[in-house]
Amino acid sequence: MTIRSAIARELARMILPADSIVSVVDQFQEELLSRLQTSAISMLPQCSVPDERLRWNPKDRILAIDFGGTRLKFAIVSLPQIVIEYDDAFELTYNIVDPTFFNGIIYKICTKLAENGYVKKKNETSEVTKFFVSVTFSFPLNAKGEVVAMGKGFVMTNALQGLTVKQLIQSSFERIISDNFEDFSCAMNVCDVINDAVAVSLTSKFICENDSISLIIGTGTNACFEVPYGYLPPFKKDSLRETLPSNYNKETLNFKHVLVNSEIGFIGKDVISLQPFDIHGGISYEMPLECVTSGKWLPLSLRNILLQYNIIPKNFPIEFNGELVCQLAEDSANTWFEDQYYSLICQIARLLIKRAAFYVAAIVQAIDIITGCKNYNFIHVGYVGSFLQHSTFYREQIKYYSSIDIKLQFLNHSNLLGAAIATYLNKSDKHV
Ligand SMILES: Nc1ncnc2c1ncn2[C@@H]1O[C@H](COP(=O)(O)OP(=O)(O)OP(=O)(O)O)[C@@H](O)[C@H]1O
Repeated sequence: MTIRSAIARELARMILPADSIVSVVDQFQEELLSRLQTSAISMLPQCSVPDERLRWNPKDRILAIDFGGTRLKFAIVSLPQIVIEYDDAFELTYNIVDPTFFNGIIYKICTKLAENGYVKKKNETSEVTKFFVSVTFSFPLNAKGEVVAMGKGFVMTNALQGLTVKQLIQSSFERIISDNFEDFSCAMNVCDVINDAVAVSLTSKFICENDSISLIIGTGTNACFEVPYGYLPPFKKDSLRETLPSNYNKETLNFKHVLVNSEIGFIGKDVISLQPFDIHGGISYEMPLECVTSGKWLPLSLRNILLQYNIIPKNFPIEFNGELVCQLAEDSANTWFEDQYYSLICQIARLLIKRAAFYVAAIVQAIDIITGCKNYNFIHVGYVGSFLQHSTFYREQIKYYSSIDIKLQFLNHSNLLGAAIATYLNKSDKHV
């Protein structure tokens, strides 16, 4: 046996899960149910899912805004066809988050809409163009919709205190339109502000039609799905009810499903056995499933392994990211590594992805059981995230490890579409 094949064997033993998938699905299912009942930081209900779509006026236009990082995207979306009529994006250069920050964004959006003829001058039309505005805001908000923290290079100011993102954006529109667009005839009504996990979930539900689970595997790992309202413990029922508008008929909740943002990254503390090379600080113990599945951490585990076996030098200049791992797993051309080790490195990358796929397949099957989805032959999973999207091997392995057919569907533009769908569903829901 060569040294390389000995290393490969040793790593296969350490990396590939010893438990059967059936047993891991069982353990994940128990953990999900227990988190649903007890955790105050995960498995939180996001909103109820309306099931009636009666009141939608086809003339209504939705302006969707995706505020998730330094590139702000916006689009005009027509529903129910889910067509993006117009979209654009710009970089956010100002990083102090105060009302001026929102005014700057809204000014740019209004300018683009006017330049492209989506809002008309008063002397050109007697009709006011009405927009329902819907926002995906990928920063933590509290139950009232106020910003709790920013991160990603943004600095929050005290000027935001006590104001919801909805109020901030609504008042920016009013101010910018009256100060800069007084010749134009338009009205902006800010309706929904949702987070990215909910946006993906609503897109998944709307596009996939069948019961579906939404999965995010990019930088991080997360999932969102529906459970019957009755499954929630009293404290989660109460917090959900507080977020609903006062005119919402709360009695109907008993017959509804609610979206649960599961934060599945936290799952697996007693199930996933992390190896020394998986430890990238305390976060690895807190988020074992994320640590072994996401595009951020998995490449760092590969790097640690290669360092541990002296396959690369300490000062190896190449960044270990999702793209590199996916190329290695697909065995594409070698640019960076010594030829004698290249096939071993590709093998290790595949082992790490196999482990990731095993746990993703297990969590999806566990979620499928607790949601009580009705399709016994397949599980429909709408997903986003570059790491999963760019790895055919990862997607194939997820299917390989599942005893039910997992249909993976990539949901392009889901942050914009999900925001638009939230408003469409709420506006057409009888109760809101
Ligand atoms: N071509 C690629 N192939 C494989 N993985 C990729 C590729 N491009 C990016 N990634 C990985 O995908 C992850 C980024 O995922 P994604 O593009 O979905 O962003 P995100 O999770 O929305 O991130 P952010 O937190 O910045 O919004 C990174 O871990 C990166 O290493």
